Amino acid sequence: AAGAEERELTDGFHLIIDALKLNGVETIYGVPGIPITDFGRMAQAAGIRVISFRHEQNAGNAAAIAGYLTKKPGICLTVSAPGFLNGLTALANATTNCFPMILISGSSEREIVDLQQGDYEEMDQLAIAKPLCKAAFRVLHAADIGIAVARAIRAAVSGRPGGVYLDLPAKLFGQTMDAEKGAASLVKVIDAAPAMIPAPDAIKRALDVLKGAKRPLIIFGKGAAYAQADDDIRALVETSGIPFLQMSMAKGLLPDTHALSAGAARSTVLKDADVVMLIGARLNWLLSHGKGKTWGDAPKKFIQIDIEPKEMDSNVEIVAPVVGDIGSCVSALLQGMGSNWPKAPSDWVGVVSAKKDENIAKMAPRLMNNKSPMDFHGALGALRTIIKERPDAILVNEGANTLDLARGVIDMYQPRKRLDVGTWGVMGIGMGYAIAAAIETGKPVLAVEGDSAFGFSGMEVETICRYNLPVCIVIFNNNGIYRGTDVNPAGGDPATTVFVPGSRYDKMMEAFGGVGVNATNPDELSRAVNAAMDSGKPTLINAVIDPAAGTESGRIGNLNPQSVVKKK
Ligand SMILES: Cc1ncc(Cn2c(C)c(CCOP(=O)(O)OP(=O)(O)O)sc2=O)c(N)n1
Ligand SMILES: [Mg+2]
Repeated sequence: AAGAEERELTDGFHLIIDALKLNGVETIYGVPGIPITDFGRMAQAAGIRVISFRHEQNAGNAAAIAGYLTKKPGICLTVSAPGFLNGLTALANATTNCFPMILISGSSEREIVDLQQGDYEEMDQLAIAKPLCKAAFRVLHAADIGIAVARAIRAAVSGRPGGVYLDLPAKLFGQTMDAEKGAASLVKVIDAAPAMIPAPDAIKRALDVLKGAKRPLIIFGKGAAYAQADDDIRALVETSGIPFLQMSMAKGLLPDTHALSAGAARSTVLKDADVVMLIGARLNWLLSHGKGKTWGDAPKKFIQIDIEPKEMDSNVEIVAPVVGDIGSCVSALLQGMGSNWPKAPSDWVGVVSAKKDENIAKMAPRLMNNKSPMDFHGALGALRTIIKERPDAILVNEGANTLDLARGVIDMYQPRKRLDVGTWGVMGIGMGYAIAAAIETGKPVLAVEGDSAFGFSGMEVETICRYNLPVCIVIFNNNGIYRGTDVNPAGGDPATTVFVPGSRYDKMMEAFGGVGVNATNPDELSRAVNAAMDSGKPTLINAVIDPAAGTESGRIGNLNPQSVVKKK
């Protein structure tokens, strides 16, 4: 009616942006397209950094590792159906690895999907996402956006972190509502990841078991790195004097060179320890499920610290389960230990350190070889020195030999600096992780990639150049998967595991204005990496590796089924 003042309106676009900003979201990783192109533009205009990728899987991996590094959910934004599906691998991988991320996908309208009337990119995305992630929500009304974003954030970071799917049908974005009511509907999440305090009797039980140990061992998993309780974790090791193992992404929680690090004596400590305290490490395939020849015949007692009660007894009996967040559990253990806790028996510590020194000495000469073409150890020896000199660089690593050998050769000195294929051993994390590591930390990134592994996300070298990120990619080019020498006995096509001989990946980086280098020996490799680290320019180094140097599936060839049937 005349004179009625114009009520100010807001809409879905603005409410989603306001809800994300209200909850501290600073970056979105995604790929534009219907129905979220304008949303991405408006988020960028509102001051959120929107990083556009060439494939949603890489954007999702970036969001996942951003969550791991910051403890705030990484945000991945995709179009409906195919874009959503491309993001799902990263969402499932994040959930498997306990990285907090939210996959936000545009979707088609419920009424058309449910009648299967053939909408643009029609798919029941919510139903498909549910089994693959920790939680999944759909929003139909603008007034629900605030609570939906709050639920998604809390689900992603509380308890055991993981992937959350948020489904936004296209019509939601344009829905308008009264601006005041809209603002009132937004929720700023309070204490999204509440501390989970362990029960005092659980702490006492654990310490009683630990006190009786003759050959104790602590194993840190990436959950311990995620906790960001670094000082207490270091204090736990140094107060108890107990040797420790760090799973791949936990490396650097304490320096791999620490006197009590048992990394180079892994098989000895797993076999001979009598009490094993797991901290944010699951007894899954990476630890041979806590049984079998890896663990020797001597009876073992397991203490386990984990935020997920259901994790206990998953593989073997846990005599002292400690349920809670790792920070709270470790500080409670320290309090219980007091100041005169007896150090681990010196004979055991002596055995471990002697075995470690012996293994390190055995490996040393292999790291010095300067032959060309390089073998893995010669190339890794050069990179090992560079990480030692540049401990705050972030190392991204994937491949088979390139992964398994780098894990043992390249020592890490600081927490959360080694980002790799994690629990699933998934190839393709490389460029997404490298981009997010550079964006979230501003630190130089060294991505050490098998040539096959790089291929899964290699198109993102353009993304790296577009944002001018300090990423140095080293491709271990052995011409193939595991090695480059397989031959097809039937003749004709190349073998299934080889690539174009003599390929030059460095030319790809030059195509987009970055620096490309071809390195045929460790000195050239070393010089090129140092130049990249000093310049901060996007760089790709094609490290020529002897095609015969690798072994099938690196260190996990035993997982491959083999045919026993002789061919007729
Ligand atoms: C998504 C995906 N696809 C395929 C694999 C199988 N796979 C593949 C394809 C690897 C690549 C090994 O070749 P590379 O060139 O990256 O490394 P090396 O030649 O140095 O061993 S390692 C591995 O487990 C996987 N783990 N993940
Ligand atoms: Mg290879």
